[in-house]
Amino acid sequence: MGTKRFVQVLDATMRDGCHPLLHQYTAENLSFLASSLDQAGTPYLEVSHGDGVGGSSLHFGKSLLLDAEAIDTARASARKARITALLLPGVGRLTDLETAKLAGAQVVRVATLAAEADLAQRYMKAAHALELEAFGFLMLSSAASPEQLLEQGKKLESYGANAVYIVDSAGAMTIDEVRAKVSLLRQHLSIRIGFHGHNNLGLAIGNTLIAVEEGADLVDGCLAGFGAGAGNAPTEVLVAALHKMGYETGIDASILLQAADEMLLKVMPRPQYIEKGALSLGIMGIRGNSLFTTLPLLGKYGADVRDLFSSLVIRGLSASDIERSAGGAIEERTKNMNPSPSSPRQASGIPFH
Ligand SMILES: C[C@H](O)CC(=O)C(=O)O
Repeated sequence: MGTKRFVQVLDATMRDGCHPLLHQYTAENLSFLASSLDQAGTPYLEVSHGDGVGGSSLHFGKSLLLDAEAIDTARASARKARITALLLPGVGRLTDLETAKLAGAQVVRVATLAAEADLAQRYMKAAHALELEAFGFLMLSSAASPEQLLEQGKKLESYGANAVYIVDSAGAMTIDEVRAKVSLLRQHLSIRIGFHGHNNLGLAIGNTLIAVEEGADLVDGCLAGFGAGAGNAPTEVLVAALHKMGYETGIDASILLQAADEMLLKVMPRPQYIEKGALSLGIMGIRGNSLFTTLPLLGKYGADVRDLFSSLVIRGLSASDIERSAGGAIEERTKNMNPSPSSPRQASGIPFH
């Protein structure tokens, strides 16, 4: 048998895992998570508010710690892992990027909706000036065709991104879709390809393995699968499955398993599973951030999340309209920063449904 192919895993427990915990990690939680993940050999650890640096607000949920405190705590507990921050242009600002760097971040993932890579350009430039490794992160990639994603990936490559991630924010992508999207990007781009999968349809691990088969070499997970919507691919299971399939990660899965068990005891109030709200988001292709913030308010009025979504879809509203009405005002916030008169999404004609 030839040399094993190497795949790098980014663990996002301290960022995406913030969503079900309503962004309430303590410094003690973060020290425990960062030291366990680092000891296991995880190369990248993402730390920030669930909606990225600068996300702590009434709108997205106030976090207990400042992003800088969280990043500094994780950095102090990790010997080798590279600390990564997520930034959504308009939610996070350039000053948030500088603060993250000062606190110890070495990598930034600039997250835009899949058709709006243009918004990443100035943040990529700033990241390079700060000597940060910079990855593009195309959220709601389920709503774009392979060709549209390639167009956006080429833009990110031209901005100097070191990698482009296909991000299944809604956990809505099927196995064939992942295969087609990753393979097209792999054929035409020189930069690294990443994959971030949510588990709303129970496909996070399977889709990640297909992405790797098609050439992705940067893949995401969260301990015990915590994350927005139905959660992410569980890092400990992903690593074990990658090893069983003959890939090398440099990670000790047994340390991750121990950490996931302890996390359930010490940090998270309950295990995450695919309940009806999360499944509805996956079926309809709607991002899961609002599942823990705005949507629970519906219950107060006796409304069922599936009824709400289907009635909005029947009325012809797109996923981004629904997200906006459910609490994702990112586009509103970024509008003033975009020099072009029409939004890149309108220009690209990508339907978000
Ligand atoms: C802000 C979101 O939580 C980013 C993400 O992880 C996704 O879109 O998926």
